[in-house]
Amino acid sequence: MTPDERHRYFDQATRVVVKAGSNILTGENGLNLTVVRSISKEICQLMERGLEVLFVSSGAMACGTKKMDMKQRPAELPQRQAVAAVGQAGLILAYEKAFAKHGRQVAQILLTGDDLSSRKRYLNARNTLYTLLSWKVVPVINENDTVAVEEIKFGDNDNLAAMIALLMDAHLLINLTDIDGLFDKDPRSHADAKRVETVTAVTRSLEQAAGRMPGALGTGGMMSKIQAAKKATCSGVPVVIANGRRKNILTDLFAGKPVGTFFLPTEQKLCSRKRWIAYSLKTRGTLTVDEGAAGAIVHKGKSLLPGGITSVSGDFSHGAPVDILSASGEHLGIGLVNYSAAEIRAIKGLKTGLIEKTLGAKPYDEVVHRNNLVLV
Ligand SMILES: Nc1ncnc2c1ncn2[C@@H]1O[C@H](COP(=O)(O)OP(=O)(O)O)[C@@H](O)[C@H]1O
Ligand SMILES: N[C@@H](CCC(=O)OP(=O)(O)O)C(=O)O
Repeated sequence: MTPDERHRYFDQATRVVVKAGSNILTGENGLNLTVVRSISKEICQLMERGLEVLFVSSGAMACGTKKMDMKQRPAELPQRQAVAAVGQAGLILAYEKAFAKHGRQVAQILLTGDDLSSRKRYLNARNTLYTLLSWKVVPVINENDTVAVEEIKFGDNDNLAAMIALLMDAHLLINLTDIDGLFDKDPRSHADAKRVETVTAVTRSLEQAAGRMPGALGTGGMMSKIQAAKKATCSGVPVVIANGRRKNILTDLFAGKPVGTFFLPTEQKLCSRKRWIAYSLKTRGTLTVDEGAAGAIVHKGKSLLPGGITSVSGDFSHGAPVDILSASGEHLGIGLVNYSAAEIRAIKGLKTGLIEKTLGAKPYDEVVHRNNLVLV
């Protein structure tokens, strides 16, 4: 990609998601107000140029931990949630003040994964965000840590930011962290690690290069940023990972400076139904398939038939989202099943012609139809 091509993505973007991570937002005595103010100022400058900005900010837990005089995040869930509640108040207050200096209002949006997996709440969130953008109010978005338990969590704000980019049809996702971009190895353990300038496709080896271990205050490390970049780019949204501590970082990015790591969008985009299957739903179980079935679904664009399934885990009913794994445990994709877990246990390994004999009826040939299957 030439510098001009990269610059064009920034030039053409009119709606962007900016995400700021805990590491850059936290200072010795709680929130790092210098960073809060500089990012707020830069977002306002983008808005002056006519851009719509959705801002995903971490930092509630890190801010609450300091406020409660704790040395580190508490280990137990209720305490972690309570700490986030304390910190979120401080966080939004700091943004209110910082944005007010530039004549802008902010709105607090707290979401869980559940909110986007229910169609009704998904639309409500979208309508509210659209209204805020039309009012030129800055939505400051965070996971609703107070109620989010494992089953309904986005997991981390990198993934939340990607979901917001898809929900709002953003043109660009800018992920601001405490490092200059993605490095080809974890720079904490490899002194020779080099910054990657451009990523054309998020491959498995790239995923492996990214460390899972976050910085002192982050969640998910580079791994969750890459997963989030994959979600966004597969849906046509380019992503930049850049250093949010760098002065004028947003201005420099939009001016075309070659900072950070740029992830190009894929040419083939997932349609919105497949995005919803892949990213908004929590899977309820797994189907492990043999080599023949793996090849058929990955390389030949086929549906998953009972004959190729070797094992089933979980207890789910028909219509549920499940993970599909290869014999070696590799994650191949996510699909909506036509049969319940109990039914699939009864028909796994069988030829399609034996479904009716085994179950007494054969509503479908496929366990997962191609249209309801997303490869990852
Ligand atoms: N390959 C890599 N390239 C860049 N950073 C990496 C890599 N692997 C691990 N990291 C670490 O990931 C950290 C950023 O992740 P995280 O702490 O979750 O940040 P944030 O709070 O911004 O979400 C960096 O500080 C860096 O030490
Ligand atoms: N919702 C949490 C942030 C979780 C998170 O993903 O943090 P980070 O990896 O720093 O973006 C908080 O506000 O503390």
